[in-house]
Amino acid sequence: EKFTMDADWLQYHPAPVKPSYCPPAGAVDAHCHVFGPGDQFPYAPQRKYTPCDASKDQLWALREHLGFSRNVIVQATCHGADNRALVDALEHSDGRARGVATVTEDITEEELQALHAAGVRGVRFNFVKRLVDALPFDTLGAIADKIKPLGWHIVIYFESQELPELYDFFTSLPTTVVVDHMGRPDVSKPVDGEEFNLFVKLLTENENFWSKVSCPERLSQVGPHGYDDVVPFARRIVETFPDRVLWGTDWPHPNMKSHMPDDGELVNMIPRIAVTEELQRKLLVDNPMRLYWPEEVDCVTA
Ligand SMILES: O=C(O)/C=C(\C=C(/O)C(=O)O)C(=O)O
Repeated sequence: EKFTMDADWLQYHPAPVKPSYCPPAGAVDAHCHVFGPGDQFPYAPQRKYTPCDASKDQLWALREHLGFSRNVIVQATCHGADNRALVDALEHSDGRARGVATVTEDITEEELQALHAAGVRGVRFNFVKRLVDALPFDTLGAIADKIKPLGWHIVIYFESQELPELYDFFTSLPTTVVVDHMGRPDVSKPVDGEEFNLFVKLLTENENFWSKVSCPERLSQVGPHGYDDVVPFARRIVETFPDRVLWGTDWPHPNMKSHMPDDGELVNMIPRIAVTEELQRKLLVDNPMRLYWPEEVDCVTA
């Protein structure tokens, strides 16, 4: 089947700058995607967008260009619960990539074991209405119970205005839970205001909750240079929860409409949100290694 990307689709940056910031050895891009190729890994019929193809080889090349060592590839909604493109990338990563899949309630033990063997270590629950029709809480709860014995975690993607109604379901989840993009705060509101304080409360009161401090380009309201309005929000999360934060490029940046970020410039933002070498090492190496490659972490230094 031939797929044509949406007419208003913005392609990933063709030539990101070489970052001036040099990530620490072993740095992990903990949120990125592979798309298609559509003629080999068809996009899901129920998808709400059709992206450009974005291959594992391009992702590996970007990783090297940015000075990173490993990737965590997250299943995107355009592929639904068909994880074949993700698994293909994991199986061709020389162990340098782990995955977060999307599964349905009827997934079998055998299918879960195969995903685990490929390098999957979590599932994603998406509540962003423009992306998916979210599954009922009891269905998601059943999936959580199925994946917990594997030691997997749950990645959740939601918009900040939905947090009050989702809060109790989130805190009922029995695994480590990783929030995509800080729960998409409205950065025009105060960084110590009611809305973001609710998100900070979620992580403060629930030690099993982590957050990615990624995607300033999705949150900023001051345009594509510097994303200064996002920095205080990311700094607050990094400095309050230094052992429970992750960072990612979000390449190839699906559904960006206002502009396409330069991945090298996103990397150059890291020292502005993690302002010491220790915080950068936790954000980029220690935390993602503990979550995705625990078998490689020296338990003495954990
Ligand atoms: O890539 C992201 O994390 C953000 C987006 C898309 C998805 O996560 C997805 O389709 O699974 C978005 O905000 O459109």
